Amino acid sequence: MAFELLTPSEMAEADRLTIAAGPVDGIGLMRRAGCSVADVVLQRFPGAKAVHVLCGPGNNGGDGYVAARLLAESGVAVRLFATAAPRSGGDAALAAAECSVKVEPLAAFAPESGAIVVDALYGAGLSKPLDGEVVEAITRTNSAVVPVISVDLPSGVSGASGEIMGSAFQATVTVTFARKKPGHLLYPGRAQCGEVVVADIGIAAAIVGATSVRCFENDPAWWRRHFPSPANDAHKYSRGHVGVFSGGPSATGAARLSAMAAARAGAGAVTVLSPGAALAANAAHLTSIILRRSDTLQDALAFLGARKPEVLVYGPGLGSEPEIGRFALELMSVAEGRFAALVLDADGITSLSHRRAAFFEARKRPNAPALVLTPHHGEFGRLFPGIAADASLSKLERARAAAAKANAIIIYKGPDTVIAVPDGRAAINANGTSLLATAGSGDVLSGIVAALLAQRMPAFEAACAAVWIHAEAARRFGPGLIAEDLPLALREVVAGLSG
Ligand SMILES: NC(=O)C1=CN([C@@H]2O[C@H](COP(=O)(O)OP(=O)(O)OC[C@H]3O[C@@H](n4cnc5c(N)ncnc54)[C@H](OP(=O)(O)O)[C@@H]3O)[C@@H](O)[C@H]2O)[C@@H](O)CC1
Ligand SMILES: Nc1ncnc2c1ncn2[C@@H]1O[C@H](COP(=O)(O)OP(=O)(O)O)[C@@H](O)[C@H]1O
Ligand SMILES: [K+]
Repeated sequence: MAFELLTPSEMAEADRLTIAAGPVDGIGLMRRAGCSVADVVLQRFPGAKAVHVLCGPGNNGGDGYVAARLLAESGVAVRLFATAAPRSGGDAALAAAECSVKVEPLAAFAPESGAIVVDALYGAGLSKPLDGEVVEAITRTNSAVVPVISVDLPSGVSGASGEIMGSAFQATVTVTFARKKPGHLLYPGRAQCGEVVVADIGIAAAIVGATSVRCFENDPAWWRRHFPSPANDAHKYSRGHVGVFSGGPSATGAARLSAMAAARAGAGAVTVLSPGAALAANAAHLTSIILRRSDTLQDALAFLGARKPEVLVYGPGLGSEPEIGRFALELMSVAEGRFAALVLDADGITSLSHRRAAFFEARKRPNAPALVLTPHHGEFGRLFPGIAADASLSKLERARAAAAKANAIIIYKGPDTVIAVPDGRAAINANGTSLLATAGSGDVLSGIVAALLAQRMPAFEAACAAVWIHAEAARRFGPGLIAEDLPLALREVVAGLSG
């Protein structure tokens, strides 16, 4: 399986390159696309009483004409409703000319019980919000609860952003071509797609690779070979050492969640750096995790000098007092070169939102340590208010813009977590589960990513692996999950990836 996510313009590029390489032409690709839609209808709904095909004016409609013709030839009772005739001379006009099913106006369409709807109104070419009779047809269909097979995308869903433009079909199955599109994985579009079937229409992998694609669906297949396992001669520090800063006496749990997760994700040693006032609370709960007092920057520097951790986690449970942000900046400057990477999470991110200018300036320094930021939606808006407020940007584009601005790896969390790095590569996570919507689960994620970085997994791959593993552990544990369960649940997932 291939994991590139093609935007509509990258898909059009792949289409052009395929046609230029020959021997297949535009109508040939459209026939294959329409055929794959008809196949899905026949396989999934062999007993359907009738199929109603809704065709738009562009090539998405063209796929619909091909599917309508093939279904009619197979003996299915087909009715075809169109918004407008396709532009003459184009591939869709050819497909319409080959289809002898009578064309009725879209206004005459009413979903019938027992019938299947094929939605071929708009796909990659959706250019403005839907309105008028199209929205009425969508509303009638969605409220009738009939199965809907959407061609390429549920009409109304942007393939680039997952945004719903005006209104959108609630599909049962979406049949897309060559590769998924970002809009299949980004919410709210993802919720409209139903099952996504990717049909091979003969666009070669080399051609997909020749487009400008830089976005992937997060899957172990493309980061697994970097997944660390301890060398035979490993010792605890060579496996990777993670330091996690703890909050004060009433807020120590978040750091411990992160620390436990780092240990389960393979860090050979994990140290919790605790304010003196919280030592007793931390000591009461830690066994294999090392505990060290750290009240000041000098204490932290002494730890870095003596213990040489590869990665620090700063943020969970720290509170949002101004000194938290100042300390984060100092860690990045004074301690430059003394650790490989810093994971800033939760309060570590929020506290920097009052020092944005200094933070972004610090990130321009050539030797600035690698930085991973793990904001949820609210934290993202606090640190990157300009990017968050730009309504023209998708979540994918926001994460990329933030990665470039902060010179950092961004894990923009949520049901459709986006991972982005400054060089433009990005991934969208697909195995998320709402079981993770439980307090403290984000702290666990920061520990996993720190552990993988400490084991020298390349940064983009480490961030992607951490996000996937976190969600997979939650899925395997199942209902009843609380954040305390996650570190132990990591064991089975990590075991499945190792060796
Ligand atoms: N690329 C490939 O490899 C392959 C692509 N294939 C298929 O082609 C599809 C893309 O085709 P496409 O580019 O013709 O776009 P499509 O979605 O049919 O819409 C364009 C038309 O709709 C109109 N329109 C847009 N929004 C509107 C609105 N809100 N309200 C009203 N009108 C609106 C728009 O008008 P305009 O924006 O120009 O004013 C234009 O007339 C793709 O999804 C896949 O199914 C396959 O055949 C296999 C290979
Ligand atoms: N509905 C959801 N579906 C999938 N993942 C979710 C959902 N809600 C939350 N998550 C994930 O759970 C984690 C929550 O992190 P965060 O909001 O920082 O929580 P906390 O601060 O309580 O630790 C993130 O990894 C996020 O992606
Ligand atoms: K469609």
